[in-house]
Amino acid sequence: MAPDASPPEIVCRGLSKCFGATEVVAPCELTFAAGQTTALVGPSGCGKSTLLRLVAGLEAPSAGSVTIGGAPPGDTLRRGQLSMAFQDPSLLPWRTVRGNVTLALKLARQRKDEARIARLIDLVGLDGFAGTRPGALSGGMRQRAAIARAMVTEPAVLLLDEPFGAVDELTRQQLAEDLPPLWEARETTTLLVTHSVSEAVMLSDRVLVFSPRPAAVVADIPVALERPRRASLSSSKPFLDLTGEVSEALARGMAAAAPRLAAQ
Ligand SMILES: Nc1ncnc2c1ncn2[C@@H]1O[C@H](COP(=O)(O)OP(=O)(O)OP(=O)(O)O)[C@@H](O)[C@H]1O
Repeated sequence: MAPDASPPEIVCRGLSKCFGATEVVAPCELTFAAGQTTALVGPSGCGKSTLLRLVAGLEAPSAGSVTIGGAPPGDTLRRGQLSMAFQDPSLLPWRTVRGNVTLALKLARQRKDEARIARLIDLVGLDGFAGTRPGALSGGMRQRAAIARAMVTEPAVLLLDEPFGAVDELTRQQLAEDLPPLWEARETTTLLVTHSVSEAVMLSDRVLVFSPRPAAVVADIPVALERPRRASLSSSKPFLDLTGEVSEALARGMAAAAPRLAAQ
């Protein structure tokens, strides 16, 4: 994070979103504490990505507001302090991995830091591919390049939408160990959408479980597991208790919505 930026709190007040007649995000009051990592889980199509896009300022709310550090998201974005890595990484095809990562620094008006660029490319396991263009990378490798690009600016706010979707299980585990220490060191306020209950618990300080569309919070579960977290943690009782609690909340949300969904 840039030295002049303290970690910002994200506040959603009366926030909701409809696309035409379809309500996608039900009115919500949410606060994401500065420097915390929150995982958002919920059934497919419930509105998680829409919520993330609202926080990024990429969608306008139908009602209510989002503020980051007390200001509209666009302010943080313009200062180069908000980064995103989405499921479908939009890398520039004519630039190499290194070129794409470097461009993020340039767009955030930060000085080119070769060592930081190389370290991140290495950390996401692409050290041998820094000079490769996206077209010659696998889907999972492109996602990892997008993660490096999102993190190289050391943003105050990091929004990750299923960033490991196409990444193999072993690499996922490695990234789950290697990335959080970076965003903790920078006190980055991080929101992460994932379909994996164990990934949500492994990576976060808090898991928000959403109902089927329109997304409404079913459970707000603190994750008080010690850091750093290693893959071996996933067989411990506290970890399994937490994943059980998240899974139960997901099931509860589905069951509560079943009559409404059946009537649609
Ligand atoms: N720009 C848009 N215009 C119209 N409908 C949209 C738009 N963006 C999203 N939707 C709809 O809003 C709903 C929620 O989509 P969203 O992508 O937020 O869900 P999600 O929970 O992230 O799903 P998944 O987990 O499958 O990625 C879906 O029914 C989707 O079709």
